[in-house]
Amino acid sequence: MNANIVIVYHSGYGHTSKVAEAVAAGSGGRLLAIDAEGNLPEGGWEVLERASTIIFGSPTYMGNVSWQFKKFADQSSRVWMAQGWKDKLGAAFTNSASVNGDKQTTLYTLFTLAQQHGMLWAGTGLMPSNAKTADRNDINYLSSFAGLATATPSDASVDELVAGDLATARAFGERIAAASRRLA
Ligand SMILES: Cc1cc2nc3c(=O)[nH]c(=O)nc-3n(C[C@H](O)[C@H](O)[C@H](O)COP(=O)(O)O)c2cc1C
Repeated sequence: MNANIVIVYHSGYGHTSKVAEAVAAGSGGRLLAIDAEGNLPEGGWEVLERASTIIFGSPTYMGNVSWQFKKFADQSSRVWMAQGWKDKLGAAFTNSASVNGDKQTTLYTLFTLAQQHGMLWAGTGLMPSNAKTADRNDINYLSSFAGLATATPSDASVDELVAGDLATARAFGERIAAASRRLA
C-alpha cells in the first residue's frame, strides 16, 4: 500500500465503493470511507494531512456529490484555513446509474474543492473509446478526461459493476500513481 495516496470517498449503497477499490488496486492507495453520517473514521483527517495525493470520490446524486461528501467538503474548510492541502496532487471519480446522469457537474464540484485548497490536478489521461467499433467494456468507454466516470445500471447489484469500468478505474489509479511519483 502507498500511504502517500489516499482515496477518500462516500458510497451510499456500495457501488461507488467497488469503483474506489479498483482505483486503490491501480494506485496502491489507501481507502478512506466517509460514513453514512458524512464523517471520517477516527484519525481520518490526519491520514489526509500526511498524504501527498488525495483522490476524491462520490456517487452522483441529483446531479452532484452526495450530501455526505458535501459535509466532508465543508468540514475541510478547517484544513483550508491552514492551507493544509496546498500543492498536494488531487484527482476525482464519480459513479452513477446513467451514462451521462450529469456526472460532469459532480466532477466539477470535486475539481473546485481541490482548487479551493490550492491542489494540483490530474485528470484521467486516458484516450476515449468512441469509435464505431467501441465496446462498453473498452477502457474509458464513457470518455471522461477531467476525472474518472463510471456508469452502473440502476438495477445492478454491487457485484454487477461493468467490468470495463472497473478496468478503467484501475487504469485511472495507475495514472494517478504515476503522476504522484513525478511530483515526489
Ligand atoms: C438520491 C439519489 C440520487 C441519484 N441521482 C442520480 C443522478 O443524478 N444521475 C444518475 O445518473 N444517477 C443517479 N442516481 C443513481 C446512483 O448514482 C447510482 O445508483 C450509483 O451507483 C449509486 O452509488 P452508491 O451505491 O455508491 O451510492 C441517484 C441515486 C440516488 C439514491
